[in-house]
Amino acid sequence: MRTALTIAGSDSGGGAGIQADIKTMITNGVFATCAITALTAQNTLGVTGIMDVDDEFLGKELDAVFTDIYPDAVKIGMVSSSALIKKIAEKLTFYKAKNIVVDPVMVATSGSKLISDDAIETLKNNLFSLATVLTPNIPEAEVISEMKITNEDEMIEASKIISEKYNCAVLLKGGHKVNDANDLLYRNGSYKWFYGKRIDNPNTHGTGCTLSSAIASNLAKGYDLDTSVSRSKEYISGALGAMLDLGKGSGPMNHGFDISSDYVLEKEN
Ligand SMILES: Nc1ncnc2c1ncn2[C@@H]1O[C@H](COP(=O)(O)OP(=O)(O)OP(=O)(O)O)[C@@H](O)[C@H]1O
Ligand SMILES: Cc1ncc(COP(=O)(O)O)c(N)n1
Repeated sequence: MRTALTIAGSDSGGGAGIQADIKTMITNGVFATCAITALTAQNTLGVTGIMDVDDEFLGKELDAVFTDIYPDAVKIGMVSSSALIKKIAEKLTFYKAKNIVVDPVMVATSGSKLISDDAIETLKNNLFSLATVLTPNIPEAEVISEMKITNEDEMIEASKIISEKYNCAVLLKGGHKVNDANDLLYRNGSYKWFYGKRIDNPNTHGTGCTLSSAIASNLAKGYDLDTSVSRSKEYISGALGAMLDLGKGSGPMNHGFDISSDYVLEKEN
């Protein structure tokens, strides 16, 4: 079985972060390991507390995973401090990690800030150049490219700036603002659109975490980047389309929408 590692924060509400990543990896057919960067006290309404692990401890988590169940792909999500980002960069380089998907998480759907300002600079300087693919949404891409994005042409321009500066592929997600559910993959000077049908579901907590983990899972299984993105778009459409409605705010998706239900049904009957 292929393996994937998520390096991210825990979401007590279960919809985003490590919890979304592990559910996504299981349902995309890979074995999931994790290195937790922070605990968040969080639900569908917001984040009420964040407790970072210290960088030495994160280093131990990464050593434990890499020296035993070596990951075929790595997904990086919420990392709120410079010290943690530097530790991740050091370990990924030391262990020659491959297929690295970096989701530059900055602000939760609920509006809570998940990264400090100085850490954004460290993310850019220390981590982005290790990425196989970066997966910013529009607000994140605006911060990284230092330009405003209001239409498709500007999505292309911003992705080009980011891709050339950090020498990696960029999947710029239109989901939030400009371009419906259509995402742009920019790599080596050329681009390709991945079209998705917008699903009218207000429960989008964890969509970014889920998409990046699905891409990591598919890369771990040996698919190329284009195929991994298109398979992941299908997966997220299925999870959103299952129309789960939990919690009082923007709720989680049903990551298990496609699990063969025989076992579950047997247990229920
Ligand atoms: N309503 C929707 N219908 C279909 N696809 C969607 C919808 N909303 C988002 N997506 C898709 O989900 C994926 C994640 O995009 P999104 O822009 O929501 O990420 P994000 O902002 O990083 O997420 P998060 O808020 O969890 O950090 C993208 O492929 C996007 O096109
Ligand atoms: C631990 C953690 N990681 C990432 C997100 C972003 O996800 P979203 O923007 O959907 O809230 C989050 N809310 N919590």
